[in-house]
Amino acid sequence: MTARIDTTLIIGLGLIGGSLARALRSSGFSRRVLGFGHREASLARGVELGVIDDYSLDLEQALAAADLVVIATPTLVAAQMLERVLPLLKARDSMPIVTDVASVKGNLQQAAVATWGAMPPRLILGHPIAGSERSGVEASRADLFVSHRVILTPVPENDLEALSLVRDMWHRTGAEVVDMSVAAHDAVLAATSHLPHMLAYALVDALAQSPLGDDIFRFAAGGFRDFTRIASSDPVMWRDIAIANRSALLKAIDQFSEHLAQLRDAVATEDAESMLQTFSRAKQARDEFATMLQARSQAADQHLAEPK
Ligand SMILES: NC(=O)C1=CN([C@@H]2O[C@H](COP(=O)(O)OP(=O)(O)OC[C@H]3O[C@@H](n4cnc5c(N)ncnc54)[C@H](O)[C@@H]3O)[C@@H](O)[C@H]2O)C=CC1
Ligand SMILES: O=C(O)C(=O)Cc1ccc(O)cc1
Repeated sequence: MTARIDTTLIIGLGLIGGSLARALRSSGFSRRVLGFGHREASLARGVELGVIDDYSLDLEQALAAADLVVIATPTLVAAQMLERVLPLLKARDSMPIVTDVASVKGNLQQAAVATWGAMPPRLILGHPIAGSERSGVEASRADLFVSHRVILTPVPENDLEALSLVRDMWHRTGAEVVDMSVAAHDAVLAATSHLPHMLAYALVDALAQSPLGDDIFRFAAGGFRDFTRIASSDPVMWRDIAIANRSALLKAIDQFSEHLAQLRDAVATEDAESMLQTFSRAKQARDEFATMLQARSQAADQHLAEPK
């Protein structure tokens, strides 16, 4: 298959950048994939593992070779990266397409507009809703995005050719692409991803610090394991997300706290009817979600079984 693009540069070769690099190489979307980062050891490991073709520790040199740039660093670093990268690209005759994978979009849009004066036409912000509690290039996988959603947040200023290329890139990883506004993205992700991570971290931290700490972990059942898996996620990544999505996350925490307070009241007053209503509503919603997950997993198996 002929490559859709010649050289892709991945800035930040960790779980997501490494997984995208693998998928772009194995699907033949990009003829060459380069890495740029601040830790030479993980870039060299990326070459050794066959994740990237080569790497550079010089940002200007790396950008000069790139037709497509993907920023895959932690969220706050991604904003700083845009502030460094955009002025270097503005000086070029033909600007490469730039995209990202960060979990929050509002701070990146703000950084881009502040640096460029408006949204740069060839900057397409994006976010794959796929990953895990693991991090680093060693954890990267070519099939990480198969049958998962990727949200793009295009704006009217965006160049349609750039948007179409970023859409194609994600399709070639096996993902399903949906468009959303930046504000809707940050509100939805605050509720469905950022809030659950805050709850998991808070619960594990509270229990670990309680006098019963050791016993609690010794006798914890599967439910505790399922609920708290994401508390093993990278603390730096989640600190960045909490800061970058502060206002939407605060709203989600406040709404949830109100709900929890109502449940507390029901427990305190032995309001059996109210508890039953809450638990039944939640069970129905979770069962429907499980059916959706099952359909997605079947679609992923089918995609992986298809000849490439
Ligand atoms: N882990 C997950 O499940 C998901 C993460 N994301 C987002 O993707 C981005 C990357 O996350 P992961 O791949 O999980 O993290 P990671 O920790 O595995 O990778 C981050 C990479 O960025 C590099 N990096 C950090 N600071 C840098 C700097 N100043 N200059 C250059 N490189 C730097 C690190 O060396 C590392 O290679 C984050 O913005 C995260 O919010 C999005 C979807 C899922
Ligand atoms: O580990 C999990 O279940 C996740 O929730 C992964 C994840 C982390 C951050 C994102 O922005 C998107 C997905």
